[in-house]
Amino acid sequence: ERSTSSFSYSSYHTLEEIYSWIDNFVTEHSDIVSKIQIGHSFENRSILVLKFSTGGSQRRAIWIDTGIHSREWITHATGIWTAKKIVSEYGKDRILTNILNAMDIFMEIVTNPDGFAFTHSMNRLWRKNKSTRPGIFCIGVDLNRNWKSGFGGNGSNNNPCSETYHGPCPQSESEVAAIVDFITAHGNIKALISIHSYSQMLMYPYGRSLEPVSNQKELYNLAKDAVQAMYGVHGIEYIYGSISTTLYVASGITVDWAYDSGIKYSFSFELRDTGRYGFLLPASQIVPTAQETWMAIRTIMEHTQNH
Ligand SMILES: NS(=O)(=O)N[C@@H](Cc1ccccc1)C(=O)O
Ligand SMILES: [Zn+2]
Repeated sequence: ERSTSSFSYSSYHTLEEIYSWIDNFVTEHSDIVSKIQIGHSFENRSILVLKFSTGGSQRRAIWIDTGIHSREWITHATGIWTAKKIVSEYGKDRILTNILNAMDIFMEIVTNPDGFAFTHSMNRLWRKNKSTRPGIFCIGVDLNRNWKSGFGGNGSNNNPCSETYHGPCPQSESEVAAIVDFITAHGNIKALISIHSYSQMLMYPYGRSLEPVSNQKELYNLAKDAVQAMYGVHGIEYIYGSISTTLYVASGITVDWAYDSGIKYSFSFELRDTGRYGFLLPASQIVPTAQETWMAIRTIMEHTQNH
């Protein structure tokens, strides 16, 4: 009996359940999916990436990460649903089939495994990783402030007790270094999508400054198309624009590093909702959120493939 068929895609799951699902998912779809360990967390958990590939070698690729902030449970759940959607739609949906016949997709579902485990065991609203250092009496670094681009700038905090503590230096955290090393070694990642919650936004660089990126017009129009595709599913409105102008200034963030590393299609989502439930989004909204997000992800992947 295919054990992912007994897995509920409309429920939240523990770290162990997700890692077990990953193994079953790879086994059941071994023709198109494989599992890569790109490193380990501070507490020595494996950092796992799903690779979707229909052949070739070192093809142009898309990177998707969810769960970099551990309390944003809707993002892991959306990642899992999206992984299943990709294998279900290959050979059926023309746009997705064309994407996968030309490009690879890498998806890291539990980007902050230590923090995620902690949200299940001790503190549902934990955000950072769980790293500790001698003489520092607060735990964790904000993994969305630890990247080299703009490190330590406005919208990040030098205080280890802050929720936006950037860490002692860029890529000090193994969870961030693992991604930097993987993407740098791969050398052919053309789009990066880093998924957060909540606020219902689709954003692109820069976070560190109000200065527009060189292809701002292109990213604006792509974000507009993606948001319109989202609206078409359940009528939910997302706003869009650059991070610094749409949300707030934030430095040392994933998408600024990706963009400065040459990944010209770098986006960050803030998924549902707008604050009624916030990080405690009911499980009944997992599938509807994932369905609308898929339309945006597919739009971004299609554009990347054709440019
Ligand atoms: N998800 S959130 O509530 O932490 N908000 C995010 C907003 C954000 C998302 C993507 C890039 C820069 C900033 C944050 O890191 O502050
Ligand atoms: Zn977040």
